[in-house]
Amino acid sequence: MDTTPVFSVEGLWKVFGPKADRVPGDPELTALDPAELRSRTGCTAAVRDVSFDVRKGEVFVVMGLSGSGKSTLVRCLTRLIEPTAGTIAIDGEDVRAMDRSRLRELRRHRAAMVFQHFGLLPHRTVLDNVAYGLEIQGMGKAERREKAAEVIAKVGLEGLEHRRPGQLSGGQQQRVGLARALAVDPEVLLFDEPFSALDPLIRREMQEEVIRLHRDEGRTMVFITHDLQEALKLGDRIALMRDGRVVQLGTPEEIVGSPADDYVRDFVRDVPREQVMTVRTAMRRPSADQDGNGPAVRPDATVSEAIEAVARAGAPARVVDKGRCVGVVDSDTLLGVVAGTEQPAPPGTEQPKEAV
Ligand SMILES: Nc1ncnc2c1ncn2[C@@H]1O[C@H](COP(=O)(O)OP(=O)(O)OP(=O)(O)O)[C@@H](O)[C@H]1O
Repeated sequence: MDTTPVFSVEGLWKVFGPKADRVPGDPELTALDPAELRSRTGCTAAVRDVSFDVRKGEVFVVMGLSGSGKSTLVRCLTRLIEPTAGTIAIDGEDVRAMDRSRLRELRRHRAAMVFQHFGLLPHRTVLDNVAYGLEIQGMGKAERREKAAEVIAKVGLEGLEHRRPGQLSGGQQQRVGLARALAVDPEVLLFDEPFSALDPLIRREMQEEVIRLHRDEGRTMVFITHDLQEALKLGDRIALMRDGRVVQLGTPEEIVGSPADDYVRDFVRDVPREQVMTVRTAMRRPSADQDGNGPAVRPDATVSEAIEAVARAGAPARVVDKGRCVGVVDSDTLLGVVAGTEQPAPPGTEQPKEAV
């Protein structure tokens, strides 16, 4: 995967409240926990000294409980909320130095947001809602309608072009919101808990839609959610937030397999490990006589898939990467992962995630 960052964030703070600016630079105040800071200064530090990169083509998930700072953090990326301190760059360009017109261009063309409450215009048809972003970009009517129709087909709304939002289900309205953001062909799509108001079946359908869009187009996405299952399903990497800080940033497998602290461990306790962990972290080195024996699995196969292969064959599985046997997994190792007694490979021994 290309590792050029789209967004690069360093030492970002957002403090709400009186004289918020003094907080990030004052070691005495930054050492306080959120409740103490509030009682001493009347300020809330919604984002505290956060640094990360969003890589080109990845789905970067910001996850955390309500109030942990997810929305504030993502709104700071395009300065819908003004950061208090720190740096933000998009493709190397300083976002905090942008003037109004540059910012408008950033939000309209480069980083489009899909909101939880759709934000659709009630008196406009689906087609005109989707074309709206193109209209404010100054695109002519015929051209924008053509482009909108194309995107409507892409998100599965064909035939509904002339309805108004009130005549659509929640899931369909969310697809219109998604289509409207996609129509401007942004470099990054920012999703603010887009599916949390949808019922579980529709929600799953929308998650599949995002996965499909990402697979087909490779567009960079930043996705906010408070739902761990959703984060694990969609994220290439997940930033887990608590009280304004990122407590762990890693792949779903790293977060589930090597929690950074007790908070994260508790957070992921009920996750079925065999559905997240891959055989790459569970495998052992093959011995000389093992090449050629047993069923073959890919390094990125889940432990659950490997269990099935091993059970069917009644023999350890070979982990095969580009035609070469790079490891073996047997039932003991696989059970160890399920039980949580098998330690994942230490950092640095992992191989890069394959493109799928
Ligand atoms: N305009 C504001 N003024 C003061 N405090 C604010 C403001 N906006 C957010 N906060 C506080 O900042 C903290 C982080 O809020 P934020 O909305 O970013 O969290 P969140 O993780 O997105 O929560 P949720 O999942 O409930 O949307 C909370 O304590 C919140 O009360």
